[in-house]
Amino acid sequence: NVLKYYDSPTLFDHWKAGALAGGAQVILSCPSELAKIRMQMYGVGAKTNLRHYQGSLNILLKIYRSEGLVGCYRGIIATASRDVPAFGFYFLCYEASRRELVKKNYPELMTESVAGGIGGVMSWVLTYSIDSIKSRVQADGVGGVCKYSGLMDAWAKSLQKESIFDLNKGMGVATIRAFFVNAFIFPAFVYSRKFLMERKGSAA
Ligand SMILES: NC(=[NH2+])NCCC[C@H](N)C(=O)O
Repeated sequence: NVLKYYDSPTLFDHWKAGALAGGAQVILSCPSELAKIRMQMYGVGAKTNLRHYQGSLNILLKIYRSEGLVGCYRGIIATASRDVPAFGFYFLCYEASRRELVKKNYPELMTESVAGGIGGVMSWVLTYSIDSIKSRVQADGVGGVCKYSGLMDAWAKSLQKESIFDLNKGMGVATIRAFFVNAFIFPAFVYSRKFLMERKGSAA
């Protein structure tokens, strides 16, 4: 909808639209990322063998019961600080690549999927270290001790001990995943939209 305000949106307009969408979806991404991280940490700090495995909704419900809604939104600023730029660059890089591929007259399916893949990869490359810190904030305190007093503290303490390269550990696999996932997401979106628009057109 942001893009509707522009006759010919620039790449930066795409960044703005993406960033706004990225900010809005934090409402969902923050609690779901929290549940994911708590599931991944399942068993950390436990003194006995854990008997049963819990699903993510279960974990979230537990957090809600013990810490309330605020607890479910632990790391919301950290998540927003990742998702606003991440989705800005996601759509900017997708659009920039798409425009280049359209100029070269590549088939539509290939254009959408390669541009989507590039958007996804670039988004992660540019925000991976922010994601690492976000994960640390959301994982903090599991097993007893809290290491960080907040987002800034997590950055400061992490950068004291590690370089920015250390914060990018795991980026290789993440980008390979991102390429393929987003090479499906964008064409799926574009073709679904086309299909729905055509149906709407023929119904009218
Ligand atoms: N946190 C991000 N980098 N988000 C943008 C990429 C979102 C994309 N669907 C992916 O998971 O690859």
